[in-house]
Amino acid sequence: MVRQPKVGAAQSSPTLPTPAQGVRWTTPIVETPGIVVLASWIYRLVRLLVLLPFRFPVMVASTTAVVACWWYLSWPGLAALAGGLSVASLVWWRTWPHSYRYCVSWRLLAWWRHLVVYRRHWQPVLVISGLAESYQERRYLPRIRRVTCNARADYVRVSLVAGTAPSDFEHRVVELAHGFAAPSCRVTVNGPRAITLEFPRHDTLAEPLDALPIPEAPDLSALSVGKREDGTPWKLRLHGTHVLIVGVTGAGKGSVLWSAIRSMLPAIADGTAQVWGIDPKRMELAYGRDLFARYADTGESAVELLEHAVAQMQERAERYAGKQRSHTPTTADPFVVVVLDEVAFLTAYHPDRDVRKRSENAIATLTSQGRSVGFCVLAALQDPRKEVMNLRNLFPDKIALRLDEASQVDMALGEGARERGAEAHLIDPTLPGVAYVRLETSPSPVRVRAAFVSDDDITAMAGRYGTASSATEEGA
Ligand SMILES: Nc1ncnc2c1ncn2[C@@H]1O[C@H](COP(=O)(O)OP(=O)(O)OP(=O)(O)O)[C@@H](O)[C@H]1O
Repeated sequence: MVRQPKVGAAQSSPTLPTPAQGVRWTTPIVETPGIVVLASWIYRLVRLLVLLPFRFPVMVASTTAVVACWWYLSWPGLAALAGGLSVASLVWWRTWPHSYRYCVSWRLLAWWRHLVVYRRHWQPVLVISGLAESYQERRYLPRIRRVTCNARADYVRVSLVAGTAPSDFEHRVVELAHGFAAPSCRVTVNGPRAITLEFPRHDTLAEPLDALPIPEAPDLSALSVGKREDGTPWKLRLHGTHVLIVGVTGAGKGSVLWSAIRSMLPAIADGTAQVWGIDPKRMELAYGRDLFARYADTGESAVELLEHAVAQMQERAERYAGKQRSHTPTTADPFVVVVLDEVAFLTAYHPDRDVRKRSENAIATLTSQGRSVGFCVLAALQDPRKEVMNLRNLFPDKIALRLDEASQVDMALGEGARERGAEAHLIDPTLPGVAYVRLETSPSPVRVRAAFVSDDDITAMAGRYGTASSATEEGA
């Protein structure tokens, strides 16, 4: 008699051979005795009580003081304590506002934001943004270690789940910023499995920045051109690199160009630096024409200027060959910055094919060979597409001001920039001069704002430093 298989039982055909099975080892399940569980809970409770005064000394001291006052002096004692504390705080706040802010205000704010913003929304935000990990049906979340605040931002120190990387967070900065209702989010790596998430509480770049003071001794490797989102100065390196500034019309490309030139003025005046300007629009650089050792505003003259720069660069390289490997700016061999406004005019839009070809060759030669002999190309561009500018990879440093499309962000700043939070396509049109840059020290883009150099500032700059540069032009 054929037996019917039970419902739900594994079925096998009697005519097929049973597949070979290896031996499977599984971890035995051992039930923990109740006394062990109880002992472990008691141990944790005792450890918490012992460590509490060391971990939270202020909180434990205040609670003890409140309870002691109430116990020994009842309500009048509590009222006296509250009054005394209020007077002491008031005196401290009025006399040493800085230390009061540091010791009381920011700590209270950090405690409040830890509780109400980060701890409350941590799990949903991390799970939905894909930063929670699962292993053997258990969910693991990165842990908040500490929240601190200053006048500008909240800093959330986080321990990562083992097996994850800081880049997982760097790729989710947009989700994190929106999740915790912050204008942006920045990730800093502190060490193994330890990162800090920085959430600004308001936009520190909302106010325009006036032209910065002219430095006495400019550092050509770190010219102050504006402010970073964290309030520190934005320093732009020109010596030893080439910089491409990308942004739609009205994004503020001119403010970056002019802030860089302004920071170099003493070097231009003493002849250790020269600026050569190419201004096809005749609007941007014409204002400070006297500052330029060479100046061109037509296709033909621009190509000649570029080819002249290439010839000088090659002559310098020939002299340096076998003798020196880097350039030090001197009056004999000044640092030369070729400022190219709207570079696409020469590489894509000029009607003469010969001009386009020669310009492209000259820019490619300057950008590929000029760094070590003291030549830098500082170019501005509206449209970063390859058809318009196929030399953009020859510029090691790039600045993305407001852009038209999300796809242009990676074209301007390099692969992965948008994923790491460079939302240049979302920059508010009412904030010209705001940009994203990638600094050498970190792959995460940093939000910055260039100082605005007005027409009056440029006129004053040309009036004061213009004569010195004309003298250098004769030598060039
Ligand atoms: N850093 C800045 N801070 C405040 N306002 C700025 C800044 N930069 C530019 N602006 C304002 O935006 C206007 C347009 O700036 P700018 O001409 O530099 O843009 P652009 O990108 O060079 O445009 P285009 O490509 O058309 O020349 C300026 O006239 C000025 O009013």
